Amino acid sequence: MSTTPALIETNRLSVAVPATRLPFSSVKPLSILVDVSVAIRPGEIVCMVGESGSGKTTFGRALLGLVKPSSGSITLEGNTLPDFSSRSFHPVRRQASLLFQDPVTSFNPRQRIGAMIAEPRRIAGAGSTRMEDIAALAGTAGLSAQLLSRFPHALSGGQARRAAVARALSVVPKLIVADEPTAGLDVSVQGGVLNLFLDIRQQQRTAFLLITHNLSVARHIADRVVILYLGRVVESGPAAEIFRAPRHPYTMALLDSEPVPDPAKRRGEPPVLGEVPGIAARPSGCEFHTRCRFAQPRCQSDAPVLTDTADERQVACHFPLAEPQPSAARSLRLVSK
Ligand SMILES: Nc1ncnc2c1ncn2[C@@H]1O[C@H](COP(=O)(O)OP(=O)(O)OP(=O)(O)O)[C@@H](O)[C@H]1O
Repeated sequence: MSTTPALIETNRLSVAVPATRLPFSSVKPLSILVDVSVAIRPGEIVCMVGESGSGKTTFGRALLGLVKPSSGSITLEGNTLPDFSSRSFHPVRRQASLLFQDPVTSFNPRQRIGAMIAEPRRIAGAGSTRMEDIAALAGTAGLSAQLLSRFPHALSGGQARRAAVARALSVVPKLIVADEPTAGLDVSVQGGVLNLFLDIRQQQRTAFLLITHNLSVARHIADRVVILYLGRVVESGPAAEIFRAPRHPYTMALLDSEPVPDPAKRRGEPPVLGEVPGIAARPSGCEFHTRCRFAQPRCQSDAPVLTDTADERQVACHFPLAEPQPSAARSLRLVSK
């Protein structure tokens, strides 16, 4: 998989916003994303994972030009966008669809579901909008044709997600950016939505960038995982490897924060490492050192560089974890969001 050219990739993409000019506050721009390099190959499912505020949504929006990057570059099918003007993003928007965090708020309450699914296709001239073809499209997303005449308020949460997926598919995208696609759904419905993504990838070779704070989602579906902390990539690599043996202490802390269904299997009472510092108060050196149980004096002063490892991963840590199972390490845990 890794030798396939990327469908889309970012190279050191950064996003900064002006800081609020309150008395005593910094007037330097606030960095939301810093030098984020991510490649998504055709048909690949990449999960971007991090706590609330780590910059996941901003990355997804910057990739589609909905937030203007401040530096770096984006390359689509080998062509680097000349700049970050709205016009330069047209080719990206032709190839990619965005699934919003809360799909219902993006629906027009007065538009029937069938018309809503057909709309992007009609605007882009990307195929037939005849009712039987829209019904077939809805079927691909697991949505019954009977629901096409309904208005959005008459759909359940799971049906609304499927309608949003059908709309995203209506322009036959090569990439779907899905922001927290299972948030607010019952666990049984969540699995259905993720399996739907796997089916779509299988049938149409669609790639996915899945943005989530929920590691179980990544565990279920990801080919590769990118872990963000305060807008920087701290670890990325093949999902199976990352779940088997996290190398960055933050990745391990996230894994240890996953809910354990069987209380008997819970690993003792873990130490709490405190809240994420905000982007306005980035720690010096390694930005994770204030919460890291393995931090050494060097971590307070030297920022680690994201470095390739032998096992196709990248890790930004002066003292990456070797192999799993050191018992002290397994007790590392973060405050849940
Ligand atoms: N336009 C903006 N102006 C100022 N700060 C912003 C802006 N957009 C995002 N931020 C800040 O950037 C950080 C990253 O936000 P973002 O929504 O991308 O994170 P996230 O990881 O998706 O979080 P969540 O899971 O809560 O959605 C947050 O601290 C947020 O407050």
